[in-house]
Amino acid sequence: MAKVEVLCCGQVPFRNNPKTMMTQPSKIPHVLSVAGSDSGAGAGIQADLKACASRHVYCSTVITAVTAQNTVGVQGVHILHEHFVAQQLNSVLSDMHVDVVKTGMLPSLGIVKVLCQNLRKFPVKALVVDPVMISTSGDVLAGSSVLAGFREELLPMADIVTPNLKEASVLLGDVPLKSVSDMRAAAKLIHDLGPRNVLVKGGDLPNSLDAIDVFFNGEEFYELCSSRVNTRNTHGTGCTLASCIAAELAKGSSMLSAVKTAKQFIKAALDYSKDLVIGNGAQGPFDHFLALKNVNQSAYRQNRFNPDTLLLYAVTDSTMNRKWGRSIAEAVKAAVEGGATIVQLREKDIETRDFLDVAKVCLKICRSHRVPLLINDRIDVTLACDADGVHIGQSDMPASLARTLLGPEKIIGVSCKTPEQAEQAWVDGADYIGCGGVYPTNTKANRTIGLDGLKDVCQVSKLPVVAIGGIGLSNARAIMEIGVPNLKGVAVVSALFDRECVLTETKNLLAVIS
Ligand SMILES: Nc1ncnc2c1ncn2[C@@H]1O[C@H](COP(=O)(O)OP(=O)(O)O)[C@@H](O)[C@H]1O
Ligand SMILES: Cc1ncc(COP(=O)(O)O)c(N)n1
Ligand SMILES: [Mg+2]
Repeated sequence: MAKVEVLCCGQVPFRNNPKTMMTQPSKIPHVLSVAGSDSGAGAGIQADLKACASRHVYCSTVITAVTAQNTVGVQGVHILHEHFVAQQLNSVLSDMHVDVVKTGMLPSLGIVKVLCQNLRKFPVKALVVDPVMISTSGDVLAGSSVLAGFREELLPMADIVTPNLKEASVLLGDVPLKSVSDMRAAAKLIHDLGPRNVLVKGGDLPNSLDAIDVFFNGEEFYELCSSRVNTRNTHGTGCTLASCIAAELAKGSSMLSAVKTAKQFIKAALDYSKDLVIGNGAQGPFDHFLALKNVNQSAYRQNRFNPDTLLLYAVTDSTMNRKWGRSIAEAVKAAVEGGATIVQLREKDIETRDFLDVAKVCLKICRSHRVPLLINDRIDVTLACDADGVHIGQSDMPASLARTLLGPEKIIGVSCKTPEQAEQAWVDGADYIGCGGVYPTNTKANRTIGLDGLKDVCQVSKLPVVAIGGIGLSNARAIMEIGVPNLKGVAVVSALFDRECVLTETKNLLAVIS
């Protein structure tokens, strides 16, 4: 019997107590966003949800207004009745544990007042106020009637307030703000209104090469500076920044570090999505999930694996290519130009850094021909160069772990000799199996399974199969004709690369099997 250690609180450890294990609560940091809906989903509630999700924080929402909005501007605003905003606040705050409240568009004085009442009734760890009044497009989202509520009630409760230049100016009675020193002066004056910290955002500061925000905590000023990303996609930066600050505070960060993290996040998100085109207006939304820098990235690929690409599967071998005086990249180029439908880089005696460099070059070549590139064995190289997937053998990383590491999008192939291995590959989440060696080869000295062995595996495999081992011009046709529908193609090494002209060999082989 395993020794059971009694914890100081008198409970047995989880491992030995399935009941405790099942009922142990898991807590996730929680931000409540009180804001308006943006139908274009670049700003407002939609930006807040995306920002919190990408920071791994739960976000509940109290909607204050519904806007008809796009990248051109705001075409309409429907303000919700303050009673209904109060009802939403009560629903969330009376039931859920909220760590931080973040406010955006608060379009009426009544809404500001019910919010303040609820904050007094349900105190939270921190209050982040983004005093949304004018959108980036210049449209008014909250009129001057809310100013009194901001100044007298909400700001004194805020842990941080994050006005942009126009909002800072309005809060201070329309003082002009044209420089960083104006921003510092404004931060100090806004601090006098009662919030514990102020961040005056300089996204719209004219003639500034950098995006500079001024942070003031009542004692010290910090100029937070990042290079300005050259993009039209800045719609929703303010909402996202405030949500991100709230998310970091909910996780337990200090204020300054939450603000710094949020600023870095904005910079990265803008950088990643600077070329994104959504809508025809002047201010586009950006991507909160930092996935768009390279539009070829797997997350945005459609039809990530088409089994028909297994038809002519070229597997590289540097010894052979060296023998014929060509680089791996030259060999891959010739193979894809000759019609190879998928390529696997199988480089056993190569330094990691060199492998990565070669993989990057080959990836470019393959992408330009819309041919997937897989890496043999090396999950790390696959991830580092964002190749399309990996091919693993029975003694490499288990396919189930490879799937966990690579995520759902990457292609995973597994070498299988037997029906049991084929079944396991399917259970583990592989996309295809490589079955062989069908015939004896120079590249592997293993037991061969012959055409009958290949058939046996194909008949039970739930995954598409590519045959491998000793396949070339003389026998490829016979393999393709064994009459099992999930045999999708042949994988070849020597028949392409241990030849003088890879291009010609590939073309000839393709003609035989298609
Ligand atoms: N082009 C840009 N490059 C980098 N950071 C930016 C850019 N535009 C805005 N920011 C940053 O985004 C955040 C939001 O600022 P801002 O656009 O001024 O607020 P708002 O969206 O409320 O008008 C700030 O941290 C600002 O410095
Ligand atoms: C519903 C709603 N809330 C806030 C903003 C401000 O965002 P931005 O200043 O980036 O236009 C907006 N445009 N719409
Ligand atoms: Mg902005």
